[in-house]
Amino acid sequence: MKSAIAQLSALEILDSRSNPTLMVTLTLADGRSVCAAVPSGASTGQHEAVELRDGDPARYCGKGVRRAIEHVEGDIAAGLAGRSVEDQAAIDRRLIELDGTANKARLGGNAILGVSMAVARARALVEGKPLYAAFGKSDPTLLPMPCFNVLNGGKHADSSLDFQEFMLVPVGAPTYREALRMGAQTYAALRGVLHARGLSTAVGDEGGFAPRLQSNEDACDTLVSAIEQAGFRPGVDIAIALDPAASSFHTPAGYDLSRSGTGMVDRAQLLDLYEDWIGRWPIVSIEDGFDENDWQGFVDQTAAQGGRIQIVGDDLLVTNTRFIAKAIACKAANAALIKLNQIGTVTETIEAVDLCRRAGWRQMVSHRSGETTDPFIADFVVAMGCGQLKSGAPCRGERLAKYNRLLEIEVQLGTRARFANPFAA
Ligand SMILES: C=C(OP(=O)(O)O)C(=O)O
Ligand SMILES: [Mg+2]
Repeated sequence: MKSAIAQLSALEILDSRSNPTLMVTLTLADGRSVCAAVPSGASTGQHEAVELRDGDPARYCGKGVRRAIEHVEGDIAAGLAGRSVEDQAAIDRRLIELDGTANKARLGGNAILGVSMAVARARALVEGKPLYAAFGKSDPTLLPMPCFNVLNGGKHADSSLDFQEFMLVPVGAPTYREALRMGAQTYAALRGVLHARGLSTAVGDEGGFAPRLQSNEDACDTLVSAIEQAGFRPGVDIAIALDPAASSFHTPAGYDLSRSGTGMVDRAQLLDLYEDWIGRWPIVSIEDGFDENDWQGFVDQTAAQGGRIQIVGDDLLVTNTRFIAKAIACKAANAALIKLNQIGTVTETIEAVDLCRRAGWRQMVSHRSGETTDPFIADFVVAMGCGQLKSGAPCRGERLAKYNRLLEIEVQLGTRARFANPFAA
């Protein structure tokens, strides 16, 4: 059987933060092979699949993945030998069974995901299709709206910003290619705006600038200046999306915005702050506006603002159908961030997307702050028709690998390629 798994191996490579991660190689019975590399987050949700790390301080940053590699080459290879890559769901079920824990702690979410992604790629190879066309979904022709994180704060940069991500969303673009061009032009204009103010144009983990701005508010004003300088209309051509990643500044005493000079605020004050911001800037989406355990904050925000903007759960939902179902029931968001390594298999990620869709929720596929040059999520977002992707700034190879892969897909799709503003009324 040509589609049978003959061998699984893994290599310890470095991610974009110079931390070790794994690249899995799957060899089929006919000798052909595929690879898949696993990303890694910094502002991780408490309930994410466990990323298995060795904890040996002598290796790199003290966080090697040798044990995860041993699991790929040992238990997982033995458990999957001879199985056909054509049934992704059956393989992913087997991986979950082999692990035997609720959060993939034994074999490691990183080991399991690397294999699961490699299986998807191997299936595409066997079927002779591009990856985006090999997930069995009908009409994989929708290119995503790219959300460019051009100002980095929080755990991703040594800037003055409490909020982690300030994103440009080219809502007025007619095609994906144009959206990428608009993002790149505004990113260049932003560099000029910062430079003219004597601020640093060094970049953070996701390729966005990490300047010492006066406040979080200054960041939004600066984005608007850059949009205008690039010749675009704020809110019409390019809107703004935020990921405060509030778990990272939540303390037992409240939400600590002191890095930017705002000071401590409580849940109600933070909600008021978002309300004020929505009135002042063309904001279309706020992700993780509250701490991952502050469900009330999310419920309050969805009730107050969910009719006007997208409320995205990331740390809150961790791409897990259990948390997404709870959030749908209690109206704690109206969209989910989709990260494959939060849940750990391709099949469970697809289930998370499908659940969102059935509830009328939007889905934004996401990279991690620690990335590799594997463009898997670019194919995945098209395959699933999610319509939104965030992959950092249009800068740094590991971010561009995804944006550039989408250009290739757009060309391959030709006249069948579709592109739409997910935030249109
Ligand atoms: C991409 C993100 O960051 P990380 O990968 O560090 O979780 C995020 O919080 O949305
Ligand atoms: Mg987030």
